Amino acid sequence: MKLQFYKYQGTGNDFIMIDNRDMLFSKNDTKLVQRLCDRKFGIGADGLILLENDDDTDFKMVYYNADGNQSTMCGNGGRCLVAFAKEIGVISDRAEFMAVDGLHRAEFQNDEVVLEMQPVDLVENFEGYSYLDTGSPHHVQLIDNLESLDVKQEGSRLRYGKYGKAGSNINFVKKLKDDLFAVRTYERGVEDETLSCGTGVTAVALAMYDRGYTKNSAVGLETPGGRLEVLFEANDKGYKNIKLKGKAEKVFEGILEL
Ligand SMILES: N[C@@H](CCC[C@H](N)C(=O)O)C(=O)O
Repeated sequence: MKLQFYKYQGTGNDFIMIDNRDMLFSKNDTKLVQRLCDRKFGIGADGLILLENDDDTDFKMVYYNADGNQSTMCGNGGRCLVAFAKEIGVISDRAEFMAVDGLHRAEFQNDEVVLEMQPVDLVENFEGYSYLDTGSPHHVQLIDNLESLDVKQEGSRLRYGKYGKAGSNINFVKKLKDDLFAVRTYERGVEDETLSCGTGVTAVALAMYDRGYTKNSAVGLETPGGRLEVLFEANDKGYKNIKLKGKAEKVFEGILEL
């Protein structure tokens, strides 16, 4: 069987995109997704995303982590999928799509994709860290030695020690300016540091605001893969109109013989 694939990246978080509107992809084949995402034996990616038909919106997003399992929302993946949908002619300048956490809207602004995230009602603040769900679960922790930190080692310790099997993504943060934070993320399902995480930086922006480390509702996030911006409205019920903004680019496309 021949499989047409596309490779995208959003601030270095990279994804294999497959147009599955014909529903021919073996969706329960964990080993196949693992192999495609493998950086030595496959195409190589942090995750794989299927674009499928949806009755009520422009398309449906089905997300897999590099470990081959379907998972919760991926913010950078969502932005890349919108760029992919435009590339293959499913949308033009804006999109409305269904993901595992519900409806998302997106639009292009110059060379960036702005993705609306689900509202967040609860930020749990503990001594030294916060925990919240921005479509995916996130631990957010300020740290002094961000540059030298072994994110894989410390992230996997917290991911398994504190949050058990289902786990959480782990974000380490350093304040750079009032409206700018540096972030490094350990992603569950990749089980390593990735160059950026969209739901992760969203969680960081909200947690930093919630804890009083910024008064801005437009926050810049510097990741190892580049700059993202998170915009939101805060009210007594939590956070709404949350937007994740950044570049999403096609890297290459090809055909695999399976
Ligand atoms: N890279 C993502 C997050 C993907 C999901 C995550 N690994 C999980 O399983 O929770 C993003 O950009 O949000």
